[in-house]
Amino acid sequence: MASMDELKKAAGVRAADMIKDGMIVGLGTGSTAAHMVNRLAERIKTEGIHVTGVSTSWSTTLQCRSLGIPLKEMGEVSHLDMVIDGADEIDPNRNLIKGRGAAHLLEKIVASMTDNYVIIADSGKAVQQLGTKFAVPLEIIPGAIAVVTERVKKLGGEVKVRMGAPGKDGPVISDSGNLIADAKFAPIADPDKLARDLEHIVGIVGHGLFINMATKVILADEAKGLIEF
Ligand SMILES: O=C(CO)[C@H](O)[C@H](O)COP(=O)(O)O
Repeated sequence: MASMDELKKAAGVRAADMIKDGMIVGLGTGSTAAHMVNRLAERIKTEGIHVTGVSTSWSTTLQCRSLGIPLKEMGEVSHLDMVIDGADEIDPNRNLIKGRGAAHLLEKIVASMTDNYVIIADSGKAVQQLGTKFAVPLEIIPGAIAVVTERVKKLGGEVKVRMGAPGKDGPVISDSGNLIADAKFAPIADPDKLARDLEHIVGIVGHGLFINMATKVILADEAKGLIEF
């Protein structure tokens, strides 16, 4: 029986093998994206392809540096040939919840730069309705936490500041210096509307609903192998 990590690796390898010589590629964050980055490094070494990455987090940047993958700064580019990333929930329309790793704001900025946004995951991430298992991660300007908590409550969500990153006391702080919180809703009937409502709350600088962004999903399933849609 394949482990969860082996399934994540299968999806990551498949996506890395779609990258073509000469591309500039956005590189996501998380354990599945890390497999994709490892495979990309292997291809750069063994096939001699020239690929430049744009990282979505410090953790991916450090991985790329250790593997010798050339990087451009996010702020230097406005178009990417491809972006590959993981997700926490994926619905049948390829709408997503992202942000378990607190990187969703930078991931969304990078994802917005491409029309080739590939999501990789094990099949356990597939849901009929977003919000079934996961809360919606928020990135919040610290001084706005009280007002944001109150406004999100009016939308039906319960906000909890994310605590307890290993090796750090206190709240989780994003790579951009903001608070990370999770808003738990009942399964979300209209994710597009909720995304727009969250965007209207001053103080939320990013949320983990990715609506109409992914163009391909690659799921690795124990029984069915790789599923693409
Ligand atoms: O959104 C993310 C980080 O902010 C990750 O892509 C998402 O949490 C998936 O992670 P993993 O591949 O480790 O399950």
